[in-house]
Amino acid sequence: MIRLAQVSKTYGKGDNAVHALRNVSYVFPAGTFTAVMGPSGSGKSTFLHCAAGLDRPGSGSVMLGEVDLATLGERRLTELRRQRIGFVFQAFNLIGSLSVRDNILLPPRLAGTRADRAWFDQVVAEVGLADRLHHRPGELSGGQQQRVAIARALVTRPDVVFGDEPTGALDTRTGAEVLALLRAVVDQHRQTVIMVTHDPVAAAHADRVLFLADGQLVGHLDRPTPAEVAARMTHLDDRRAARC
Ligand SMILES: Nc1ncnc2c1ncn2[C@@H]1O[C@H](COP(=O)(O)OP(=O)(O)OP(=O)(O)O)[C@@H](O)[C@H]1O
Repeated sequence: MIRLAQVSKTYGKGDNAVHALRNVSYVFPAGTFTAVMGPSGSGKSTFLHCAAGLDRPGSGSVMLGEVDLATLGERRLTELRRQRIGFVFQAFNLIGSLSVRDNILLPPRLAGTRADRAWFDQVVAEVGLADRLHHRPGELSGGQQQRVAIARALVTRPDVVFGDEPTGALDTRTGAEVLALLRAVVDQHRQTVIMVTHDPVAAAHADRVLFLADGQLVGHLDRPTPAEVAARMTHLDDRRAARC
């Protein structure tokens, strides 16, 4: 479980201050799939980075289970991220000179731990990469590369997997496959997935869609259709346009 309490984050000072997050509180229950949406500049990346311990809030607290991330120094925070959090980025972020196998095994290697062999085999089979382990990322399609990134995110059995536009670089069909895989990870392994996306179709794979506007949580939809998500986004964009 991840709990954000009264999280605020301001960039810059004085007249240049940008309040990227304003008193955001939210609890992500374990074993759920959450999408985060909002207009450009509404604070989605800042929210994701604070929740994932990649960035520190200006005020408020982020708890991962019983651990308050604010109490950790940089080294302990890095260790915790390596062991308990998985990341999937839009740009895959694989290492081109390493094989698929070595890319997937990078997090435990960096953490100085050994991957559980049976779990590694299971994850590789589930993402459909068993016959690609000795290839380099450059020899794979975009969808296959993202599946490598998902396997890498899962190999340490993290508490939570964060996705930053994980289908942003993929075509519709390949993106749908990757989303189905994330959905299966939640349903079969009770994994927690939190994903920022601009795409209502992607968001509709989640159990809940959170909406951010001007650094605040302004609502949510449970198990929505893509049309319902798109309608809510249009409403938020209209509201912003009306204020400008
Ligand atoms: N390092 C930074 N320095 C100054 N301002 C920043 C910084 N990072 C983000 N901001 C500002 O904070 C606000 C929220 O940014 P954030 O990237 O979290 O929004 P977002 O919803 O992810 O946007 P997008 O959908 O365009 O990626 C924006 O106004 C942005 O310009």
